[in-house]
Amino acid sequence: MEIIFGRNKKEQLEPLQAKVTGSIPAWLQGTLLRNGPGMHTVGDSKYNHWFDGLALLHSFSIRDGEVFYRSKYLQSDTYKANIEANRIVVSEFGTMAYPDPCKNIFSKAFSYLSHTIPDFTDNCLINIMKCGDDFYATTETNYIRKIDPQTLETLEKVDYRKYVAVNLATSHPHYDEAGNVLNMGTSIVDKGRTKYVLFKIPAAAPGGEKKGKGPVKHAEVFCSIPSRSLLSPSYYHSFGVTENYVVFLEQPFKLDILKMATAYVRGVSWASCMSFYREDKTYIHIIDQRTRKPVPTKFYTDPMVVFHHVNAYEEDGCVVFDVIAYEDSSLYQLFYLANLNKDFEENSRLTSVPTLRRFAVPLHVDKDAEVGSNLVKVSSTTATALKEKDGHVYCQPEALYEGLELPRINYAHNGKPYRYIFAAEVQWSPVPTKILKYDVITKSSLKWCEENCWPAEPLFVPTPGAKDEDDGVILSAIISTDPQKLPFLLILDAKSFTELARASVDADMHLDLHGLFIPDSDCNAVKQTPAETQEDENSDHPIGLTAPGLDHSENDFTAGHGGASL
Ligand SMILES: CC1=C(/C=C/C(C)=C/C=C/C(C)=C/C=O)C(C)(C)CCC1
Ligand SMILES: [Fe+2]
Repeated sequence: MEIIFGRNKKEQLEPLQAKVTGSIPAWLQGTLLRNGPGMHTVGDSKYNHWFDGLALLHSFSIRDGEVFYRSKYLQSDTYKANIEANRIVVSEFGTMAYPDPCKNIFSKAFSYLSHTIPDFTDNCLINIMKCGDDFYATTETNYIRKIDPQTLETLEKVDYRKYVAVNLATSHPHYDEAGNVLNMGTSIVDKGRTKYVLFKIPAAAPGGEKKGKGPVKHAEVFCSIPSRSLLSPSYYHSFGVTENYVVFLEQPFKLDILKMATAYVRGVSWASCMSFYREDKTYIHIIDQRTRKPVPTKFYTDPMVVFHHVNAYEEDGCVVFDVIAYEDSSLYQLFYLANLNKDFEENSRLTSVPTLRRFAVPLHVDKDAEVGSNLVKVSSTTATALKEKDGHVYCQPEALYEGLELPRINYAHNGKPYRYIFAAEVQWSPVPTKILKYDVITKSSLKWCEENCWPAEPLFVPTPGAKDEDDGVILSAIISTDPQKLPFLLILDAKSFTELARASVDADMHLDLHGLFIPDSDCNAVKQTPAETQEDENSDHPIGLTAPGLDHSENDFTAGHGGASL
């Protein structure tokens, strides 16, 4: 499996024409833009974890039935510092690195403030976010990197901390119909007030503003939720939204801030500062978007680990939400390259299968309802919510489907009742083998698979003017373990799940994580103006996290503005 996970991939800088077989629908015009790890060794040094790999952007431009492919490493400060040093000098999720003290921007943090957390990485390898007309490569730290979606060039580095009080932020934001972004992050250093922060980035800068600055600087805090524990906030990778509510799971998979503060001196990675507490509960926070406050009832469920929310909606007085849940955090364990590259079949067995679970959370808890009664009145699910003596509500999910990850939906149905989930099917190993279409109403599924083929996250693109939820195509980049077979972009008819076309490219394609499709009709986005190349002035300041008892004075966290909680 070295070929898939461990080997560094070669960039395809010049657009390469793909060989198309079948026929691409004439309406499908635009760019599929995706992100994922592509470089796992620098010089003689190796990353430990697949999520550490240096971000490799790639794109398929689809126009008039032709497809052009290109790929380019994100020119992050992390990438440049590593390449210059010819070794890994910036820490990532699973690899702690020790820079040469006087060579790069990241070293400053170490030189002066060795007891603090060093500046986090800007190796934005997980997803692509659209903000107004701008596109950003994203990860889970405080940095995002603006990119040119056509040339894949890397533009400015943006530090969320200048605008909202977050040290970590998800790479799975939500968008409303106007394109405004809603994201969530964690503030771990705000004078001991560890909190989760929901923030909005407007699609357009208010009052039409001069070019190049971008909407992120108009980000505003929408609501903050204090963490149950100041020293161990939950880790989360995504969240859910309905038309009026936000769903946030405070799960017992936690970051240990004290461990993080001492990780550098102990020579351990950030990943080792995360633990799953199997005896704890998962708290379900439902935030009312109108009051910007959490619904006061305490809702909880059994311990679980969720990376991906699928969708959420309101029905019969409940917030119904679907997630891909695990019994433990073994998924992150599996992606250590040592496990992936050697005795793959043996090492890659998940101890817990990713399962599609549906929860129903009652919005109004009747004071007179009997203790032990089920408050869920939604006929379409067997999920329950039991009222307890102390007024807390214990939610039990309905298990819908086993063995799926990287879920996508028709985003026009985000936050609303919906029917179809498109996902990668995974069984007892984290490796996707099939593409799945799951119907949450009939509970039936359709699948696509081919020998030796590893599909990426399937993305749904609607037919213009579509009426049915599944009227459109599925795009998935496929790589193969058969050296004779070229990687290809697969285009499926989303209704029947039959192949419409494939575009094969003679390039070194990587297994990616997430991305988006930019229709040519979004022409503003495609013809974006070159951005200012100037970086945020504060981009190399240390995060200022200190362990209690250590000196806070020099390195207190400061957010530019908008950091106030409600
Ligand atoms: C660098 C860094 C982090 C990176 C996390 C990453 C890179 C997670 C990737 C997750 C994926 C790809 C999940 C897929 O389901 C943390 C832990 C937030 C904390 C501090 C520094
Ligand atoms: Fe993800």
